[in-house]
Amino acid sequence: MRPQLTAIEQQKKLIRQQTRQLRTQIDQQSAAIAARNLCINIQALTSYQSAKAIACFLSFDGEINTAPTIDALLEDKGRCFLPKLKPSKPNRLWFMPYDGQTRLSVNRFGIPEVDKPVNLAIRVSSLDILLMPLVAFDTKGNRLGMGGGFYDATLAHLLSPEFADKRPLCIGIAYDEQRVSAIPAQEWDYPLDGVVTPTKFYQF
Ligand SMILES: Nc1nc2c(c(=O)[nH]1)N(C=O)[C@@H](CNc1ccc(C(=O)N[C@@H](CCC(=O)O)C(=O)O)cc1)CN2
Ligand SMILES: Nc1ncnc2c1ncn2[C@@H]1O[C@H](COP(=O)(O)OP(=O)(O)OP(=O)(O)O)[C@@H](O)[C@H]1O
Repeated sequence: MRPQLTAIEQQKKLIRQQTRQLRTQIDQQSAAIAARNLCINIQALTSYQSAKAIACFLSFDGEINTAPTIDALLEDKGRCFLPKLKPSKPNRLWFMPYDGQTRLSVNRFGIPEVDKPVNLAIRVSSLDILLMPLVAFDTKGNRLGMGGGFYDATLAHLLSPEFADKRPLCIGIAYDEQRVSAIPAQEWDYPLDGVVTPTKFYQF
């Protein structure tokens, strides 16, 4: 039997379907321009200048292309960190160092990830900036992801007061078209500090 979805889960599912569909309709030329402008806007963040450890992700499923941003990170900071699925815990991520040469292999979702021992992973509390994928965002700092709960589960412990001064700046990155009027928040949803798009920096 299929599990019953709550009203919030149904709303999330609908927004997810609509925005995933929307972002696949962006033509190649606009997408390339958007990806370059996104990178410029990330480099313009005040926090970017002083940040040493920045995590990003490799795009899939019509996400805005992070390749120019990752190139900039390698140029400016020498490396970045990329998510890797934790095999033992179903919805947790490791953040692995990547220097442009690091060997990658494809995970169960078809997303390339760093093919290295996970003892090289950085703690999320040691990241200065976490650039997060998202399917949709609203201007209150709510983020809707792919539905796996990976980022929420990986960041959950940072909500406890002992991590108050150790939280990375969590910045969603997206096309402008991924902004929606409101995303219903659930208690485990980790709030965004901001969203960078090709045209704007939303600060929450
Ligand atoms: N580029 C990128 N990397 C990322 C994420 C992301 O959102 N973007 N993630 C952020 O969390 C994690 C992967 N999360 C994912 C969650 C669901 C699906 C997915 O395709 N789900 C299928 C149905 C389920 C299945 O096939 O098992 C689908 O929705 O069609 C893919 C990745 C880690 N890496
Ligand atoms: N802290 C957590 N610990 C364990 N499970 C969690 C945690 N946070 C969220 N989850 C689970 O993850 C599932 C998906 O959550 P949600 O729909 O908010 O994911 P999402 O933010 O869209 O996905 P993602 O972060 O992977 O992009 C929920 O069913 C929830 O039970």
